[in-house]
Amino acid sequence: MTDVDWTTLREAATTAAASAYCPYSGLQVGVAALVDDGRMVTGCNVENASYGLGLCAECTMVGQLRLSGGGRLVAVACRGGNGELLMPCGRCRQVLYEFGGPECLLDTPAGAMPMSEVLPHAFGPDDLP
Ligand SMILES: O=c1ccn([C@H]2C[C@H](O)[C@@H](CO)O2)c(=O)[nH]1
Repeated sequence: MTDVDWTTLREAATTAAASAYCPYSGLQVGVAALVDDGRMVTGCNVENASYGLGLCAECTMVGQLRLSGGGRLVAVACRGGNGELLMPCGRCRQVLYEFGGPECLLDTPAGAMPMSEVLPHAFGPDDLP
C-alpha cells in the first residue's frame, strides 16, 4: 500500500463537490477515498424534492467503490464546494466504517484520524451472528 496523498484526495473531494445536486440545502459536498488497490473513488451529494431521500456524498462514493471493483477504503477526505473541510455526518461515519473498518483514516480538523476514533465503540459487521 502506498502512502496517502492527502493533497490529491482533498483536491479530488473539492472537484467532486462541484458535481453535487443540492438545490435544497445549497451545500455542495464532495468526498474522495483511496482504495486498498491504489485507485481513488469519489462521490457527491444528490438531493431530492422529497427531502429525506437525499443521498450524502459518502453514499454515492461507496456506490462507485462497489461499481468500480470493490475493495477497502484506506483514507477519506470530505470537502465542501469551496474546499472547506467537512466532517461526515453520523450516518455516513457508519457507512465509511462498513467499507473501511476501524483503521481507515479520515481527514479531520485534528489531522488524519482512524475511524476507531471518529466512530468509537462502533457497531459493525462483526456484531452480526
Ligand atoms: O456527511 C455528510 C453530511 C451532509 N451531506 C449533505 C446532505 C445534504 O445534501 C447536505 C446538507 O445536509 O449535505 C453529505 O453529503 N455528507
